[in-house]
Parts: sequence; structure tokens; C-alpha cells
Amino acid sequence: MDSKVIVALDYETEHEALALVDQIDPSLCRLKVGKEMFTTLGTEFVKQLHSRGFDVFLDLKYHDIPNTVARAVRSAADLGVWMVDLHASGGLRMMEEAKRILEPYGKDAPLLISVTVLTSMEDVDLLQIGINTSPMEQVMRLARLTQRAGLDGVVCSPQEVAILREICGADFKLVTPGIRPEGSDVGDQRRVMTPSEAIQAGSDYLVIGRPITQSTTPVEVLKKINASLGLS
Ligand SMILES: O=C(O)c1cc(=O)[nH]c(=O)n1[C@@H]1O[C@H](COP(=O)(O)O)[C@@H](O)[C@H]1O
Repeated sequence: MDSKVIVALDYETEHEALALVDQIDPSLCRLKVGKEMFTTLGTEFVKQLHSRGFDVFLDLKYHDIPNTVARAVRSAADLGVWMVDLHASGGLRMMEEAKRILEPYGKDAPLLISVTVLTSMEDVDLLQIGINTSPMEQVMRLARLTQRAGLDGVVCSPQEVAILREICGADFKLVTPGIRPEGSDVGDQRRVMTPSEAIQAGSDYLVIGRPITQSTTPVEVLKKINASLGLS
């Protein structure tokens, strides 16, 4: 089974994260390591997940000058992660340099994707930082720029997937957080959809954290989501 679900391992401790990871088979999902766990545990934690057979999305959302971002992306490639991301708002040259530094890795290069507009943001949040367009318009703009830089895809909300699929084509990876199964707490997310709606719209991968990790029965929730996608 090629799972579409990427579980966001946003835990405070390694113990809590491994308590979940050790109950699941790598065929059920991929795993995302983000800022909290990477800051606490570093590369050793990623290596532990690799040794258990999981694909890892290293979600550090690099955003810096081109040289600095490219070198961080190279470090991620050396770590052997499956996917790594940067902020598209770092600009075209930053993205091009990050892509270029992966050339020597050939087929072993991680998927390199950009974050467009965070799924926690809506119109008012963009306005407050001086962006006077809708999230949809801004996502479209940054997705086009990302594709021009030669990256593999973008992180966007499921609400933009249908239009991006049209604009960017079938091979461009669309990775969507902002996933909330029916009845679950939206929390700080703003642009959301259910797992099956996101897949129907054309998402390649669903990033799901708290609906799974904060559940008292995370494995059952994960299996239920997979089943709702026809992946059981
Ligand atoms: O890059 C990401 O993964 C990301 C981008 C984005 O726009 N929104 C977003 O929520 N994320 C991440 O996706 C995860 C979503 O977690 P939950 O809201 O708990 O499902 C978190 O780890 C976020 O850091």
C-alpha cells in the first residue's frame, strides 16, 4: 500500500512519539518530523525512524538567503530524508539554488517542495503582513514560481488543490495539511477539509497531526482514515 497519509509527529518527547511509531507498520503512513521534535532530538531521531523503515518528511520550512537554504537542503539530502521543504516566499533564486544543489544526488535526491501560504492563515492574516490578495491568489502565484524553479511540488491547503492541479499538472506534488476528519477540532487551522474531500480534490499526500496524535486511540484513527480513502 502506498499510503497517502503523513503523520505529523508533533510530540514533546521521543518516548511519546515512539510509543505511536512502534505500533504501526511503515506501510500505513509516512512520518513528518517538524521543528519541535527536530529542535529537541535532532538528526538521531530521524535516523531512528529510518531504521524502522519509515519515509520521513523533514519539515523545517527553510527560509533564508539562497546559499544558507541550499546548504541546509543538502544536509537534509545527506540525512536521506524522503521529502524536505522551504518557504516559497524566500523567492525564486533561493528555490533555484536549493534545487541545483540536489543535482549530484540524482534519483536519490529527496522530494523538494515549497510551503505556499500556511494553512493557519486567512485573508486577514495576509493583510496584516502586507499581502493584499486572497490566500487562493497567493498560493497560485507561489505555486507557479515554485514550478518555475523546478521543485517537485508545494504544500497548500486542500481548498487550493483542484485549481493547482489544473495549473501545475498531474506530476506536481500537492501536499496538504489542514486535514480534519468530520467532527474533529479545527484548532489553529483555517483552510481545512476532511481526508476524503482532500483526496477527491486531488491531493497527493495528507499531513495529519493532532486528529491522530492527540487521540487516545491513534492507531485506530489512522486505520479509519486510511479506510475512508479506500486504502485499508
Ligand atoms: O509544512 C507543513 O507541514 C505545514 C504547512 C502548513 O501550511 N500548515 C501546517 O499545518 N503544516 C504542518 O502540518 C501539521 C498539521 O498538524 P495538525 O494541525 O495537528 O493536523 C503541523 O505539523 C504543521 O507544522
